[in-house]
Amino acid sequence: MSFSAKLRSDAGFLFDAIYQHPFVQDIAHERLAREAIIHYVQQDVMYLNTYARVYGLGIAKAQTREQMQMFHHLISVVLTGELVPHYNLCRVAKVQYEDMKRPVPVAPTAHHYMRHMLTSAYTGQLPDIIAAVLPCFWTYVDFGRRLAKEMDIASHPEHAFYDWISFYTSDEMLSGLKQLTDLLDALTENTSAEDLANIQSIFNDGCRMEYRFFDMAYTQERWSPAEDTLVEGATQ
Ligand SMILES: Cc1ncc(C[n+]2csc(CCO)c2C)c(N)n1
Repeated sequence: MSFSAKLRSDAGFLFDAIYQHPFVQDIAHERLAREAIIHYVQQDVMYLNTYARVYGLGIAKAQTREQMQMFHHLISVVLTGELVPHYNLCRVAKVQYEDMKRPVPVAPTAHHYMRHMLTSAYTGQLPDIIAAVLPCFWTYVDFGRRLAKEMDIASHPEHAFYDWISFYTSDEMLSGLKQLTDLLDALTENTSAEDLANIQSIFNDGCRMEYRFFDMAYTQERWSPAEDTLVEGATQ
């Protein structure tokens, strides 16, 4: 079994839990609360900024020009392509995307996840960076495919979250995911068991935080006590 296949297999229970999460199930059944959508998009705008920066660190630590080109392309998908699912969510919640970009405090889970990716990327090497960005890619492609199948989304363009689900099941997503797992497998061919365990724990922590990110939005998680005295920052 390849290293990436082992990562996916060992984290199977987390992928299943994400699919079962009420946020994802409410997307499936077109009943996701407006407050959950707004909280998700506001936090996700900041999360995606960090995600793009982590790809940037991939360029900084790349060993070849092909690897640089891969990260360069993936950055443009995050900064432009990912607007499609965000616009879909805003349409359903009847809010303007521009309003979602106004500064709000970073919620605890988003903060944790963003710091996890940045720390892994700044302190690690290319395999650590890939392990930090993979859960985001892989969990969405995974539940996207499950949703598309269960809701027979191809025959239901009128589904409220059709664009969101279709985006994460597109060929572009699948090929991006494959590029990352192929590179991870190639880079870890001669890696020690100790280093592999470390890379796996970066991946697992990211999968856990993907679950928690949905929880965060579903419960509109906030710092306690109330954060009104803290500086609001959206430049993350
Ligand atoms: C918390 C969080 N996790 C995953 C995604 C989805 N996503 C963001 S970037 C990317 C790679 C391809 O652009 C994918 C799949 C999200 N929006 N927010």
